[in-house]
Amino acid sequence: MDRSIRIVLYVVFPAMLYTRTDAGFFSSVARLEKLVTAEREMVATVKQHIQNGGKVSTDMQRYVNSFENSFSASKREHIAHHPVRAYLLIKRLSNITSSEAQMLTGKEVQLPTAEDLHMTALALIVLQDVYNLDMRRLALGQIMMVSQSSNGEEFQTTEVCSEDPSSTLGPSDTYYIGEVACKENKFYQAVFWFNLTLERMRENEKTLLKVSSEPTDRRGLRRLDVLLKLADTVQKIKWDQTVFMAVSKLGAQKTDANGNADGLRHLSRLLENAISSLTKPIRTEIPHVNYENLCRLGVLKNRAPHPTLTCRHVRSSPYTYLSPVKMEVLHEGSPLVVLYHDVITDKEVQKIRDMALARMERSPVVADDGGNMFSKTRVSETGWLFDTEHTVIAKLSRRVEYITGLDVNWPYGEAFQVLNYGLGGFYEPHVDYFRDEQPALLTNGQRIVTFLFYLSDVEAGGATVFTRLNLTVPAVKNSAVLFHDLKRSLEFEKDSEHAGCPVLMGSKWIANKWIHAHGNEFRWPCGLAPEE
Ligand SMILES: O=C(O)CCC(=O)C(=O)O
Ligand SMILES: [Fe+2]
Repeated sequence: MDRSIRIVLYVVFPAMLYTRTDAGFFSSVARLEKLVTAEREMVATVKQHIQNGGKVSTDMQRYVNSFENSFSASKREHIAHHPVRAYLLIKRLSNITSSEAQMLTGKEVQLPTAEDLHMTALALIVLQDVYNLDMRRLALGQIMMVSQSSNGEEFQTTEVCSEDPSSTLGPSDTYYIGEVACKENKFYQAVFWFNLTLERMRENEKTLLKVSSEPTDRRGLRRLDVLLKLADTVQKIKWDQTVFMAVSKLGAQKTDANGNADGLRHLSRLLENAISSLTKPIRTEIPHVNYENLCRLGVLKNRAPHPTLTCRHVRSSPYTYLSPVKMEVLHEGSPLVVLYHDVITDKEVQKIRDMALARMERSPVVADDGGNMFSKTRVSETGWLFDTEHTVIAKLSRRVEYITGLDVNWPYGEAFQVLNYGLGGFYEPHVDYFRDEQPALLTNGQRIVTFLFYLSDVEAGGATVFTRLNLTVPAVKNSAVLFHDLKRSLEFEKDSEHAGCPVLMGSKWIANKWIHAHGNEFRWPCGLAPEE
């Protein structure tokens, strides 16, 4: 290769990789909120264009109609905060081309991609699964959590969001979601989404063999295809010879529009039996099943006070003496976990969110070699804010310093890591300290303390849970949780394992401040025993 071309490639290629942020509409609700506004403006412009006698493609016409039919004006505000409405928004917009939208509006229009649609469908799968949502209700736009009562027998239902007839999932949606579940190797969940598809098809047939309720549905789904897909997925979980025979027989008649009616009925019955005997697989990639139970508690919000609950005012410095901070001890001892109330103002929150929003990128996780990578175990976007950028940020760092008594100046404290989660966004159980495999990150010593501010309430879900301590901390705006990542001996505080639960409804904002061991040797002295 020519030397100059090689040099250009060396320079341009890493730059292309470096600027890749992997941010999409799916990874931040704040980004989705902007899309809702952009959509409203775009539809208004296109309608004006049509009224003025202008021409649009049939896709665009269909899109504008589906927008009109989809939402009553009052509901539009909350599109980005509701998983089904957000899915429908992304689906609607992914059916039109950005070049036409751009031509009609005269503006650069960034539209959702196939990845956005895939990830929003995945969010629905995860939310249904983690929160045990009633699937039929979910397909009708209602969010209803089913939980087992303490005696383990009765079922209780908790309505999180009432039915919304304008936000229903049709058979083509539930089928697509099932396909996404298969691609993500979530075969157990896929079975139930395909089964729901068959139910939705039967309902549609009953209502009248009708004008489709889904203007954008052009997939022409056949019952036979859905049944075969369902059978294939069931077989992936548990092989069944009779299902195999029935499928082979039907497969031979696949070209016949409706297949053989008797064969279809026979296969349906076999599948019903097979499905009723399936048991939910234990997720091996999640270390503690406890995570999901604790997340559900976060939605119920009827959290009984902790048996050892103590509250006091922090007066650790002249600042906190003059302006005491309300502190609730959530876990005494090892590791210490405390909650501070009203520790940041609405005005500060707004400033921090605005500053972070302008620079947000998809949040990475730390790979085993210490590098950054994107993972489906963390769906959010991040913006880092330094003390030198604004007095609000510097003031907040000082507050953390006064409350903790630790030096949080860079590099002993990291910049604020501000996060906005995507719909259904979460951070699976993890620890914040660097593990033995990540020595590259230890240049400024280990992280010893995490100070996490809640910059928003969350309508449902999104609690922080401590999986080994059985502790659920719901996200409450203006509060903050502090926990120790390391013991004073600098041993790992393994029980600090925690997670950010999936956001069921709403937009979750947090800001993390991590405080390091270097620079704090005298303020965080060793104890007398390793377990201290
Ligand atoms: O979102 C949360 O509640 C937890 C976030 C977290 O653990 C982290 O960012 O390290
Ligand atoms: Fe964390």
